[in-house]
Amino acid sequence: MNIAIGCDEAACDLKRIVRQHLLAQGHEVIDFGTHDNAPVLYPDIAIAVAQAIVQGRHERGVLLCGTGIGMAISANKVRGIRAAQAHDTYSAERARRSNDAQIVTLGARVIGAELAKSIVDRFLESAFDGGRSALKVAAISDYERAQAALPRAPGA
Ligand SMILES: O=C(CO)[C@H](O)[C@H](O)COP(=O)(O)O
Repeated sequence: MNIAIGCDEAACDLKRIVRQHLLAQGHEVIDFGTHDNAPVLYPDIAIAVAQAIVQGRHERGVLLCGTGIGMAISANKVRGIRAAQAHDTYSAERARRSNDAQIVTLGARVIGAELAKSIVDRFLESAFDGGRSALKVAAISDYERAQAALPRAPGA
């Protein structure tokens, strides 16, 4: 699979471990940074990865920050992206099967490396169920399309 990965400075070490894990499995991994402890704005990384995915350049994304929350919030601002923070394997699986999420986000200050690897594995090996879930995911897309057609709200 072709996977985009990105992190902020809080999660560089965990990103390196997850990236190596994915490469060892034969995945193609494109690294959007950051690469060291110098502070960055996590939305810059999240949005770059999310845009690359909606443009069809990568099949899945893995985003890491301190909690996984900022990365999820930011990535979900990109129209068409469903990013899910998951800190357990069941949620990672449901993020794919129920929500058709393209991106999983992880918190390097919340979970350890072994759990992170298991979460990413489960996310990547799970497929969208469609069926009853498709209607719900379509409702999210419908809302996004309707919002895009509206004039921008003051201050937004
Ligand atoms: O976890 C994060 C965002 O969700 C980031 O890693 C970040 O370090 C949080 O930093 P701050 O508290 O300074 O906004």
